[in-house]
Amino acid sequence: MGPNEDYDSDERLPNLFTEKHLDYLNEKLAKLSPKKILEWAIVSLPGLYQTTAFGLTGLIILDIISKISYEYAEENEATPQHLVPLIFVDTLYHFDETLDLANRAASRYNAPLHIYKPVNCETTQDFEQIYGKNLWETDDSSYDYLVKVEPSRRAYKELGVSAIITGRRRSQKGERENIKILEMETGTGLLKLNPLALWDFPRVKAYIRANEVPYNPLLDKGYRSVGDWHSTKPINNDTTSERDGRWQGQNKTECGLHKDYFKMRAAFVAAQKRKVTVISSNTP
Ligand SMILES: Nc1ncnc2c1ncn2[C@@H]1O[C@H](COP(=O)(O)OS(=O)(=O)O)[C@@H](OP(=O)(O)O)[C@H]1O
Repeated sequence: MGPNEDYDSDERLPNLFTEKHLDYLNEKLAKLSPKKILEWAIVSLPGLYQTTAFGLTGLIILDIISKISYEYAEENEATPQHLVPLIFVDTLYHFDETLDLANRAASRYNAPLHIYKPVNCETTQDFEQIYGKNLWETDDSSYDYLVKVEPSRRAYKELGVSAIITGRRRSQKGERENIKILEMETGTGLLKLNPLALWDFPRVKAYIRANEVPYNPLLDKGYRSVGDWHSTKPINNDTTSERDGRWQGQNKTECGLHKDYFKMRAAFVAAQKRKVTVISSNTP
């Protein structure tokens, strides 16, 4: 049985592009500015959303889309309307600064913001009542699935998402070193657009300054990449790689959002089965 069959049929999307089409498009897209890439995506990709944790890259994309939206409104003598809605997965373990930034940025750019949380949980307490404390230490793969992967897939399904914009860049290294501007997820057909894939950190910083884009105040306190508070540390060293402050001391560089969905889901299901087996074998 192939991975496709493991995916609910109503969650599967038709493949819009073949590998050859993707290669052709990527060759073209690599020659365009992020603004041109986004303009192309807005008119060409149905069901387009921006997924963001309000990192610097995502904020630049938000700023550019806002500019495109204003230009479009002006050309059409219409009321400006932000053209790409946002999806933010609230893991319930974000820093207060990140949650505050999410609301500030969405309201400054007048962008529709869809917030998704772990299923049946409003607060950290709700989550810990069901899954216990420090799940990221006892079973980090199930933690990633529950706080990031499942909520984002629920968002895609409920909102009718068929293409997402992400803030990943090659210069963030690790598994991102070879990402393409346009990718198609195997099995689900979900399109992932990485419009700033080719930008380096100095270029990102320069854009943020020049355009007065709001950003996470933690970045002025030595943090370079901000995720959940329990797995994010400041690095205070300009020469260190951008994402070194994430999951320090662990053999891990991604939260699961950009990993193989089927593997993540299969690992989660297997972990649940193991727990049930342990509980039932301990039952007298
Ligand atoms: N919580 C949440 N909600 C929605 N989207 C998210 C989330 N976390 C990561 N992302 C998407 O992944 C991009 C890279 O994020 P990170 O570098 O922080 O890495 S990681 O995904 O957390 O491993 C990130 O880029 P930015 O938009 O720059 O934040 C998003 O496109």
